[in-house]
Amino acid sequence: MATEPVNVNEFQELAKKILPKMYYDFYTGGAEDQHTLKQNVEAFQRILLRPRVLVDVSRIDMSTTVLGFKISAPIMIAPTAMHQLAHPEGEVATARAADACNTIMVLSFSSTRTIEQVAASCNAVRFYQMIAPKLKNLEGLMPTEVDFVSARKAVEAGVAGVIVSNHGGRQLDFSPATVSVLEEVVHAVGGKVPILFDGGVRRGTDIFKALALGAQAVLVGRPVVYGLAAMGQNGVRSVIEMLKNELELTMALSGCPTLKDITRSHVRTAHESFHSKL
Ligand SMILES: Cc1cc2nc3c(=O)[nH]c(=O)nc-3n(C[C@H](O)[C@H](O)[C@H](O)COP(=O)(O)O)c2cc1C
Repeated sequence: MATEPVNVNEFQELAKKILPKMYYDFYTGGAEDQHTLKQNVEAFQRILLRPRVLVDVSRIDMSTTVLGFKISAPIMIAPTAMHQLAHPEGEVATARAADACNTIMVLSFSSTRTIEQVAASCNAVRFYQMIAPKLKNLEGLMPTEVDFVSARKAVEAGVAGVIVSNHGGRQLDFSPATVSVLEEVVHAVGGKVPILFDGGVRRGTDIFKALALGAQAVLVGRPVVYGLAAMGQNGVRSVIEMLKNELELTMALSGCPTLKDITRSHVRTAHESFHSKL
């Protein structure tokens, strides 16, 4: 690997070299046999892209609005605990990098207060304050246990939005990979609230696939922590910028100048590939 990482996975290699093993294992690991953890990444690799030609892609617009908050690309930062183990500036550095990239860091409740104290004007806090009045329960943005029944319940309970998530494979091992159930959640929610997605996003193509299956934006967990561990605020910024650049390229090569142009027909799932061979 060159000294400067050129993709998100190379930040993981750097973080592995820098962090004490115990901390690295804490961030990287998943529940039990880590089946779900691995599947979150591998399920993306089974989805193929179907590019379109003869489309003017000289200008690519990746901007979107999530729950009233305008961001430059559909890439947000997931709540992952204890950033100070990765870097002395911890979550504050992450929040500042989010601001610099014009995106949102979604706060876990434990980190809300820390960030409010030190970086009160950052997007993370503004986003939290913006969605807080909409909340009927404390989760607000409810991580659904990758299941459409839970998603329906969450919407009935009045959540502001749903995050299709299995907590990065850290809770129930052998729960399905998030991207493999995204579409069923999208159908169950039926457009009533925005759907966000996380789990295994490591490439711009992954983001494109999640959007094609109905997510409004994705959240990125571990890669941000690896960026933070490797290079502090600049590392987080690089991780987000790399994903943005990769998404931009994917959109251009797929014939999608805006996010609205990314449709279900731009992807072929493993299931569809199997049926096409019958
Ligand atoms: C070290 C670590 C700590 C986490 N802590 C929280 C948390 O406090 N609250 C929460 O909602 N999710 C938490 N998560 C889950 C993330 O928000 C997110 O769902 C997951 O990291 C996304 O998968 P990815 O790491 O493959 O991007 C944590 C994840 C990791 C890796």
